[in-house]
Amino acid sequence: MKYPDHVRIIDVGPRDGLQNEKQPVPAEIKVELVHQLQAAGLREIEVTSYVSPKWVPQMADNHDVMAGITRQPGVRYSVLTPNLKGWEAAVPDKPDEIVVFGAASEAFSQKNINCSIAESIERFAPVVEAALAAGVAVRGAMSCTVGCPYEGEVAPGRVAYLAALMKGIGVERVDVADTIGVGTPLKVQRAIEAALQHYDIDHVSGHFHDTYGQALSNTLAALELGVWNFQSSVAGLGGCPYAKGATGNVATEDLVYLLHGMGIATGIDLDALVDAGAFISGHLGRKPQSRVAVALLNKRAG
Ligand SMILES: CC(C)(COP(=O)([O-])OP(=O)([O-])OC[C@H]1O[C@@H](n2cnc3c(N)ncnc32)[C@H](O)[C@@H]1OP(=O)([O-])[O-])[C@@H](O)C(=O)NCCC(=O)NCCSC(=O)C[C@@](C)(O)CC(=O)[O-]
Repeated sequence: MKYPDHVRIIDVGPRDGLQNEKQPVPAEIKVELVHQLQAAGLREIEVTSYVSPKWVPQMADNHDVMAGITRQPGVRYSVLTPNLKGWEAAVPDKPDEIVVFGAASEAFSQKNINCSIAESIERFAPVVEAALAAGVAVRGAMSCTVGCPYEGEVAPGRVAYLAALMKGIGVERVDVADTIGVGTPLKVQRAIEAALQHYDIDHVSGHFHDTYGQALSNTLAALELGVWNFQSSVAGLGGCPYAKGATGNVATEDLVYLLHGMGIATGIDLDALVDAGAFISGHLGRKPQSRVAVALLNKRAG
């Protein structure tokens, strides 16, 4: 089996990871987390979202967080923008990339962004057009590509349908997200292959939540298809407010350990990453949800 020789990781911890935290996390803590992630070698960080503060109160400090970051050359800072209002709010904060986020399941689209899949594409189209015209990169997150908390199993054809719509409005690359972490390797491969009907391998990423402990297996399955872009969350932070019971993304520490163990380069310093995870977990008053981080922290403690 030939695996990619390097992988690009987007750490989504500051956004996906923290959006569902019940306790308010101060903007300066989020900023420090971004700083620690970039110091650890992350070159793509999903920082925040420009969504309704009534829907996701934790992201209401988007301007403060973006303004607080000391940008490092070569790092891409991305933000979620579901509609023109979100895009217009994000523009002064100069994101490098915006993310429109749709779902392969109709029910999840309604619960998450209050509109059908077709309506979501109508909302995204002017956002994508404006971003591309402004020289801002555009990614499309595709939620529930394997399973949906409301509809159950999601057929690969639904993923292909959404990917085609994303491509049609100019979205440059897409994330195949297993939002509730129900996927297993072969199902995840079918979802990725569906996205690959419309995007090439360099423009499809894997975004796996670890609810059922399958995320690393699913990562390996994606690597076997040649996928080399992944999203993960430092310390395994996370969960989606509209996917009850879903736990965090695969922990970046676990992903990096897997990849380095396979001889796949990431550019990330695992020790510094563990420090970043310990920092945010300490703030939240719990241990990192990363087996690798806990093992390495125990080893350090002797
Ligand atoms: C999308 C909307 C806004 C539509 O919500 P809506 O109610 O359909 O929108 P609306 O246009 O009718 O506006 C209603 C109110 O929201 C305001 N509003 C409207 N747009 C914005 C905006 N951009 N920023 C701030 N405020 C906004 C608007 O001004 C108005 O305020 P009011 O008059 O009631 O005071 C809403 O449904 C929403 O905010 N949903 C939250 C979605 C979200 O953030 N979900 C979590 C992220 S997705 C995810 O985690 C999955 C992912 C990406 O990680 C991948 C995976 O694992 O699956």
